[in-house]
Amino acid sequence: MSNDNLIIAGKAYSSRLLVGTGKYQDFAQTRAAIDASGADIVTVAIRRTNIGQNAGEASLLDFLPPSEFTYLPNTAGCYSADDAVRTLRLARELLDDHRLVKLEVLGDPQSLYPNVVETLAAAKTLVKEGFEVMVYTSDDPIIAQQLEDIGCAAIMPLASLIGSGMGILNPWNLQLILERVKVPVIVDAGVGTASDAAIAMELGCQGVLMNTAIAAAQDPVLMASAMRKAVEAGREAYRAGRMPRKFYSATPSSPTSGMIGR
Ligand SMILES: CC(=O)[C@@H](O)[C@H](O)COP(=O)(O)O
Repeated sequence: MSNDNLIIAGKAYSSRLLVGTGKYQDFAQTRAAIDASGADIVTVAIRRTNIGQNAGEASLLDFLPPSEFTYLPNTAGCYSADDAVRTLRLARELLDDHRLVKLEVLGDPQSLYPNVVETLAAAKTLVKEGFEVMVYTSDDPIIAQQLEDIGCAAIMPLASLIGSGMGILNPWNLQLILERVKVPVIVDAGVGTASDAAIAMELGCQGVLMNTAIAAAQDPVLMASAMRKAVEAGREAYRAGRMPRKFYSATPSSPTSGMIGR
């Protein structure tokens, strides 16, 4: 592990790329792409993925053993706080008292935009019940702050709508969230290609969560590898500190002063 780990709820992860496990051709392709991504944390849609609740069917657990990956059960497909809380209680039972979860409460099936009122209500209940809640939300800095105040372990604002691949629509709002929130800020949803992930990291986000950009690429394994590098490059660029932007440069890139013979 490097000395620049992602810390969530007191645990260190070497990869800052978090990936979903849905939308692949089959579990074998899921595994190959996730290996190429280098991700430590993988999300699992509890209502859509067999993790042992459907006996006799292929289980994700066989392809991505929880001994190798940190599972992040999520509430994809939930439209109310009650539904989301129920789903994560089920995940806790299925996964041996697992506490680290991704909360997402959606507003409508067309946009999949987060319903922040229901999200806040669910977050309150889950935190009280001892869950470590990584929460998908809008890019509203005030809501992000409220979710942190409730006790969420990470704030995960969207870049753009889930599955849209539109990239970061409002970098300024992400900046406002980053200024206010102390827990990790992880961009979740809407990443389309590697440069989107690099921009999120260059802004100072602590990680990026994505699914469709990898699973819907023509070559998911190659895209997963590209995303891994983009997240690493973006993080290094952030840590290095970019040069200031100048409309004109008064200094040439190859100064001649000080050269031998001048
Ligand atoms: C994997 C997961 O948790 C999704 O709900 C997430 O929001 C991903 O969005 P994209 O598919 O747009 O990357």
